[in-house]
Amino acid sequence: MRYGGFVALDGVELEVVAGRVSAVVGPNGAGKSTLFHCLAGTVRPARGTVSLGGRDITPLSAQARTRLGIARTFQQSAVFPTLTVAENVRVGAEQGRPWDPRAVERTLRLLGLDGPVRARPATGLPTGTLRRVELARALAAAPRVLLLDEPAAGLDTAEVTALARILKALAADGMALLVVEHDLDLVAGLADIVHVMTAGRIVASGPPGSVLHTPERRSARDHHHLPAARAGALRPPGGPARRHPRRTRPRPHRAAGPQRLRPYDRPARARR
Ligand SMILES: Nc1ncnc2c1ncn2[C@@H]1O[C@H](COP(=O)(O)OP(=O)(O)OP(=O)(O)O)[C@@H](O)[C@H]1O
Repeated sequence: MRYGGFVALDGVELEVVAGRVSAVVGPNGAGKSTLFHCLAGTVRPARGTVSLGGRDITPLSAQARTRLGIARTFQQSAVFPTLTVAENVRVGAEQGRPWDPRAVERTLRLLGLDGPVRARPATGLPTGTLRRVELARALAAAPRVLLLDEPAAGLDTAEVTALARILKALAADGMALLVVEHDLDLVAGLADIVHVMTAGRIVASGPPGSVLHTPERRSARDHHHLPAARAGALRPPGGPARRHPRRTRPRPHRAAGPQRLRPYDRPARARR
């Protein structure tokens, strides 16, 4: 993928597997968002292929890809500010495949947005609630593949924990998730496979327990422009206390099952 003469992605190859959480980490400017744009269809790579379930979807528009089951959230919240929470989620459902009238209620419930907040306009809602609205809008489209660009940005520890639980449940239910995230605590506890990107290339891939201890990871840390608390997530075991416990070993593959998909545990602060 090039922007003019600048090569933003070079020889990137990865597979996003159903029932698994894949993560992409790397320093600012590594090309993570550009990769998302290529997968979602908002930019067209100069060369290469994006395929979904074996079908080449490279020529398809972003809208066509959404209908085929690819949904995404954005780094900067992209909800419609004047629409209510429920209306925002309805927009997502209408873009999905195929239109399911129950999807709105189901998704509002899943994300803990089925209380009075559903009738409030999105504008002015706290960041944590907006993030849930955005996730609900993506999920209402009943995606097979969910691309999440920094889903934990602006969330507090309790909200990150609740988010991690729901993302794991979605994967256990058979969805393919790809997460770009700077919070390496979250990545370590959530991802089945981590890809480390630097300067437009994937330089390491593997389970978090191995990849997040490589020299590339240290390099990613050194180049991250992270607040100190988040950069602390990269300290080796035995370092100062973390915000929440980190998983250091690869997890076994989880059995899929819809019973794992329980509604969002709303942190007290987010129950508005
Ligand atoms: N529209 C654009 N035109 C020109 N260059 C761009 C454009 N978008 C991104 N770039 C450049 O492409 C490179 C990759 O950017 P990208 O936003 O994909 O990185 P990133 O890994 O997502 O960074 P961040 O973590 O800061 O979001 C950067 O050098 C960036 O300056």
